[in-house]
Formats: sequence, C-alpha cells, structure tokens
Amino acid sequence: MSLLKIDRLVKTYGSGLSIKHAVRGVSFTVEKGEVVAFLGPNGAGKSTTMRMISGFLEPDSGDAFIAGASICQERENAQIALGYLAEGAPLYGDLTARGFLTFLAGTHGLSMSQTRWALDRVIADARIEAVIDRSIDTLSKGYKRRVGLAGAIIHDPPVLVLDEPTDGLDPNQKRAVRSLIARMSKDKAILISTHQLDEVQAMCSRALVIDGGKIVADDTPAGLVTNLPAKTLEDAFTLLTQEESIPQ
Ligand SMILES: Nc1ncnc2c1ncn2[C@@H]1O[C@H](COP(=O)(O)OP(=O)(O)OP(=O)(O)O)[C@@H](O)[C@H]1O
Repeated sequence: MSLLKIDRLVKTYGSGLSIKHAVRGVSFTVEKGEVVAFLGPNGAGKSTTMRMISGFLEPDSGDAFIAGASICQERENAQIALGYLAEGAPLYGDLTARGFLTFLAGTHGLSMSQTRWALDRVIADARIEAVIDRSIDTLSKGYKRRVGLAGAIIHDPPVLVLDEPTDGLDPNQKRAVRSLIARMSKDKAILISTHQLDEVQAMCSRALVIDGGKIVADDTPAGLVTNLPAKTLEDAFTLLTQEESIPQ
C-alpha cells in the first residue's frame, strides 16, 4: 500500500464567467522512503491540491488516502497519519510556540507524558529552543515557519505534506530543515512544494510537475532533465510549464 495515494482530485473555484479550474483530476502516489517535490508555476494548483489532501479544503470530486485512510470518508484516521505544513505562518499567533505545540499534541490525542516527549523531540528537530516561550506573532518569518514545521511533526506521522517548508528561511536554516527532512525520510512518505529547484536536486528522489491544474511530468530530477531533453532542471521546468498558470 502506498502511504500517500491521490486519486483524481478536482477543485473548481467560483462559477459562471469567473470559474477557475484550479485542480483538474490530479492522481499520484508517494511511497515510504520517498521525498517527492511538487513543482509548478504560481497558480498551478499546488497549494489547492495540498489543502485537499490535508482535509482543509473539500474536493469537488476525487479523494486522498493517507496510510490507507480516506480524507473524505475517514477524516480523523487520515489526519492522525498526516503532518501538514500550510503556506504562511501558523494559526493562533497569540499563543506561545509551546502553547501552540501542546494544543496540537492534544488534538492528536497524545497523553501528557507523550506530549512532553514529543515537545522535546520537535523543539530539538526544528531548533526552536530559543523562542519556545514567545508568542508566535512576535517571531521572525523563519522561526514562524519552523514552529509550523514542529507542529506538522509533533505526532510523528508517517506522511508529511509540506507547502514551501523553507520559504522565508535564511541559508543556514534552510540547510537545517533539509537535513531534518533527509533524517525523517527513511520511515515516511514526504511531499514538498517548493520554487527552489536547487532544493529539489539536493533532497528529492522524485519530482511531480503541475501546470494549469494537471500533472505534466513525474520523474526523478535527473530524469526530468535528460528525458526532455534539457540542460538543467530550470530549463526542464520552463519547457514543461507556462510562465504563470491562468486556469480557465
Ligand atoms: N480561495 C480561492 N478562490 C478563488 N480562486 C482561488 C482560491 N485559491 C486559489 N485560487 C486559484 O486557484 C489556482 C491555483 O492556486 P494555488 O494557490 O493552488 O496555486 P499554487 O500552485 O499553490 O501557487 P503558488 O506557487 O503561487 O503558491 C490559481 O488560479 C488561484 O488564483
């Protein structure tokens, strides 16, 4: 069984003349041990797909199965198996980082002692010791991102869906997050959206390219380049996608 299976997800926003076909029947799987990049130009449908996988957005049709559980039919089981990092800063900005992480641990059903262990683990993994008792609103963009990442892994789920995890991080922080993802990858299925193609080459075993709401390539980063053919991953990206995706 694939740890993450996406089955013909469709999402349309609006109606009539203002209708936007954001995601048009996206299917793929991610296996245990894989780190898969989710690439595409602005507006291609990456965040919409990830929000549907996480259960934050209801699909028009299709489904996502997380460790075998349907996000549409068995939402609670599916969400226990999933760590999701949304775009931007974590919600509940008035909470301290510790309060936010303790709250999330509670929503996943961790006991008090499990929560203490989990907090120690994610504080070290995300390197947030220095800010753990500060309110999230007062943190830098990079620390907010790392608190969000700590929240995604607090219950040590087998599947991670991370929407631009290194966005806003300085080069040192980026390196730390990449090595954390590499450390976690052995036992998990990980899907990462990013605009940073050097990151894809450094840490992803496979890359999915989405454009105009449809998957247009699924290959290893090296395969994307050689099979087109292109000179670099950036060239391959340009060949596969439009400048900015405007779904009709
Ligand atoms: N709430 C919404 N209402 C209407 N249209 C939306 C909404 N959210 C997204 N869209 C549209 O759906 C399409 C896909 O957007 P989405 O945010 O999924 O793209 P993306 O690939 O994540 O882009 P980016 O790289 O800029 O984050 C875009 O045309 C976007 O304008």
